Formats: sequence, structure tokens, C-alpha cells
Amino acid sequence: MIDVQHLHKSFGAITAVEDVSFGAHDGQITGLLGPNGAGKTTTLRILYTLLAPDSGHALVDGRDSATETMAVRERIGVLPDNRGLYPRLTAREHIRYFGRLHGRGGSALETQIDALIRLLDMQDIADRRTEGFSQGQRVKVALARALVHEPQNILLDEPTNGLDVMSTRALRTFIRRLRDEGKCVLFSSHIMQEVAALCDRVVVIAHGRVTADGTPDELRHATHQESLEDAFVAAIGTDEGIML
Ligand SMILES: Nc1ncnc2c1ncn2[C@@H]1O[C@H](COP(=O)(O)OP(=O)(O)OP(=O)(O)O)[C@@H](O)[C@H]1O
Repeated sequence: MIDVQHLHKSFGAITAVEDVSFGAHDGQITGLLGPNGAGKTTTLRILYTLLAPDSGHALVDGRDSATETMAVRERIGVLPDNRGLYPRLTAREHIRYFGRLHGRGGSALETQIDALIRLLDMQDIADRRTEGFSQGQRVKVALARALVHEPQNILLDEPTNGLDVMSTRALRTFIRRLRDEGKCVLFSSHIMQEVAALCDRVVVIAHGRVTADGTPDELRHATHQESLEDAFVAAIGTDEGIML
């Protein structure tokens, strides 16, 4: 369960997040949709304790990401925008390393690593160094690494960036499976189709502010639009910077 309350974050003269509030619930996929530069990544970075907000709160299962960082990190798995793999480590070593950082070890960790490798269908790459991996392979490693400590909340920053159609479909299936297991899934995207295809709730963000928040049906009603795409454009105020 994620609860973001009146977040504000500036970098010098640039206001990245003006005033952002929304909730994301267990057993649901919540999409953070907005054009480039809207403040999505900054909001996610605050949630996963990488940045401190200037004001406001980002709560994960009731824990404040600014003051209870360890408790938040234990409850959250993150696929960051920069997938950031170590080229000399194999896929399996990446997952193991992150498991150990979360205090896991022994045969329980090895069993969990094997399960993730099977679940993400990465048996063929598990023991290869990640140097030279394709985008799809890199996302799989980064996802497995994010899930190794079995977090209740999962943050995905533009998860299908750079993926082909087959990899995108496989990833969507995987994200739905996490939702069906009761996880709280929050992902950011500037691609309307992506959000329309996956989300139970949508939070539309533009210029550092939430401009609409609700189920796809609620958004259509609120903006008096027939199609979800038109509703998104109406909520953002322009179609600049977002993709169909
Ligand atoms: N570390 C930083 N220093 C300076 N400005 C920053 C920093 N991080 C973000 N910004 C600025 O804050 C604004 C919001 O950026 P952010 O990355 O949160 O947007 P976004 O919605 O994730 O965009 P995108 O879809 O392009 O990733 C942008 O104007 C960006 O240039």
C-alpha cells in the first residue's frame, strides 16, 4: 500500500514535483501516466528512498520513506529507470547479491533465485555474465533482483522501455500475475496504450501535479470522453510528450 501526500521536490530553480498526492493499493496495478519531465521518476525516487522530498510524505505500508528508509526498502522492490547491471556478474549472481543485501542467504535464497529464474523464463541466461545482454534480458535480471526479497510493493519505472512486442507482452503477463498475488504494483509510463492495457487505476501527472486520478471508467466520465486515450489527453491538457 502506497500513500503519497503533497510531495514537493525542487532541484535549484527547477521544480520537478510541485504537489503530488495519490494512493496505490494492494491487489491493484496503478499507473503513473505523464509526459516526459512530468515528475514521475522523481516521485518514484522519493518513494524508494533515493531522494528526500522538500515537503510532503511518501508512505509505504505506513512507513515514511524519508525517515524509515530500511523498513521501506524491505517492503519495496524497484525496477529503476536505469537498469544498472554489473557487467561482470552473471544474472544469477545479481539476484544473489541483492538477496544478500536484504539479509537473505543459504538454501532459502538459492530456492528463491531458482524460482525467479523459472518464473521469468531466464534459464538460458542465468549463468551468463550480463555484459552484452539485450534490453529484454536486462529487464528480466533487474526484475528478478527487485523481487528477490519478496516485497509487497513493486515500483516499475517505464518497465517496457526498449522492449520488443513479445517481451512487452510477457512482461505485462508477469505484472498481472504480481497483482493477482495481491501485490501493490505502481508503474510509470508515458505510453497511453501501456497504461490502458494494464492499469486498474491511473494517476495522471503533468508539470509536477496530479491532474486526474481514478479507474479508467472514472477518468472517461470525469473528462466526458468516450475513449481512454482522449480522456488522458484531456486530463494532461495536451498530447505533447505522451505516446499512443
Ligand atoms: N537530479 C536532477 N537535477 C535537476 N533537475 C532534475 C533532476 N531530476 C529531475 N530533474 C528535472 O525535474 C523534472 C521532472 O523530471 P522527472 O525525471 O521526474 O520526470 P519524468 O516524468 O520521469 O520524465 P521522463 O518520462 O522523461 O522520465 C524535469 O524537468 C527534470 O529535468
